[in-house]
Order: sequence, then C-alpha cells, then structure tokens
Amino acid sequence: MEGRPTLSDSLLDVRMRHRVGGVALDVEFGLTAPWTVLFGPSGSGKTTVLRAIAGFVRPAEGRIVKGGDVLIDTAAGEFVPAHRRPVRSAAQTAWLFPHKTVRWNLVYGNGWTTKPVDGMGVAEEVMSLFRLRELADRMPADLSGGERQRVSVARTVVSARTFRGAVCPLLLLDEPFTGLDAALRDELVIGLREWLGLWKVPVLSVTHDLGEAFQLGAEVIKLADGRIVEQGQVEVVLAEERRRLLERLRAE
Ligand SMILES: Nc1ncnc2c1ncn2[C@@H]1O[C@H](COP(=O)(O)OP(=O)(O)OP(=O)(O)O)[C@@H](O)[C@H]1O
Repeated sequence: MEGRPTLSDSLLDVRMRHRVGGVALDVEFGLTAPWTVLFGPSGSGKTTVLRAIAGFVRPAEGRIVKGGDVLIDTAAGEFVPAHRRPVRSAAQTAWLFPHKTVRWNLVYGNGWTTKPVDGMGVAEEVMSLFRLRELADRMPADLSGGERQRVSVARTVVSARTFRGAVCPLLLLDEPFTGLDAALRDELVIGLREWLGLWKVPVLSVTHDLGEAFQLGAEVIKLADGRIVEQGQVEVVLAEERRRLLERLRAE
C-alpha cells in the first residue's frame, strides 16, 4: 500500500510458535512504529513474546530479526544470547540491587556495556523524567512497590539510551506503568514518549489497560489466546473495547 511502511522498513520482525502453560502461541508481526503496544487479556502470552525477543525464552519454532540482524532462527540453528542482543527490557517484577541506592541502581546497574561515568548525566535526566530525584538516595527496601517499579523502568531506559552498539536498541517494557496513580502515569507517559522519541529509541510495551493504550496513542497489536487478532492504530484496533467501557461507565 502506498505511503505505508513495509516490512522491509520494520524495526523488528517476529515469527514464533511456542507452547507456554495452556497457551499455544503462534504469532507473526513486524514493528514499524516508534512505540507499539502489545495488548491482550491476562494469560494471552504477551510476556512470553517479550521474553522471546529479549532472548530469555527460546521459541520452539520461529525467526526474530531486528534491523536485519537475526536474533533467532530455529530452522538455521541460530540463537543470539540475551546479553548480546540490541534489546533492553524491564520485567513486570522490579529487580533492583537491594544494598544500593536508587541513584546507584540507575547509574551503575547497567551491566558491562556501559561505563559508569557515561550513564551519569543520562541517569540524572531520567530521574527527573521519572520524578525520582527526591528518592535518589533511598534504598530499594524503603520504596513502595510502585516506586520500585518506576526505578526498574527508569534504569532500563538509562540502559537503552547509553547502549554502546552500532544500532539503537529496542526497549521492551512489560506493564511499565502498573502501580502508578493516574496523574503520575499521565505525566510519565507524555514525558517518556517525547524523550524516547527525541533519542529515537523504539519501544514495544505490554499492557492490558485500555486507558494506557489510548494515552500512548501508539500502534497496537491485539493478542488473544496466543494469536494476533489485529494490528493497527489504537482507535481502530481497540474501538470495540472502548465502546464497551464507555457503555459500562454510563450504566454505573
Ligand atoms: N514458566 C511457565 N511455566 C508454565 N506456564 C507458564 C510459564 N510462564 C507463563 N506461563 C503461562 O503461560 C500463559 C501465558 O503467560 P504470559 O505471562 O505470557 O501471559 P501475559 O499475557 O503476559 O499475562 P499477564 O498479562 O497476566 O502478565 C499463562 O497462562 C501463564 O500462566
């Protein structure tokens, strides 16, 4: 179709089959937008798709290619381990260094690809973005669950921005705004989208929150029972969910 991005422009192409729990995943999609949301009910396989892209799950069958680099091709016996992929991911559960401050976690918690000094300025910027400055000297044990999650996502954002590779890494965020109050989430979504757009860091995030998907105004991939139902602009793909939600709110 004229004017539409083609698969060859895609940031990432994913084709995979994998059985996890009671779900038989069978998906094929390409990412072309700066921010794409994987949307679906709990247990539909969203996290497993993210983990396969990151290299933490080895699909039974499939091929994942990022910007021309093959990350896995089961038919060809190729598999790039997680630590060598141009991908940075924040899981649903926040894993922080428990004996180090928030600032330390952001600056130094980025693994061998980043020299600590390089991350310093970026970490300070990201702390402001995530409203973490006043928590910078706290230990993880002295944070709420929502705050810990915010630190974990912020650390991954720092890590993506300071990534030392020839290409920009893909940022994978699994329910990044869960546990935040609505006002803070609004602020963060707007600020983060703008900041990542500025640095051209593409994002694939997971949510089952309709409000979040609309707020991100992103391209949406709708997943159900391990299959892709539809991919496209949020207003089109989630129109029915939105209609049902509005109906329910009106009835209350
Ligand atoms: N390691 C595992 N062993 C067995 N079953 C698993 C494992 N990981 C996930 N599952 C199951 O596989 C299915 C898909 O899980 P997945 O975490 O990918 O779903 P999800 O869409 O991300 O769910 P949620 O929104 O609740 O996080 C679920 O039924 C889950 O219980």
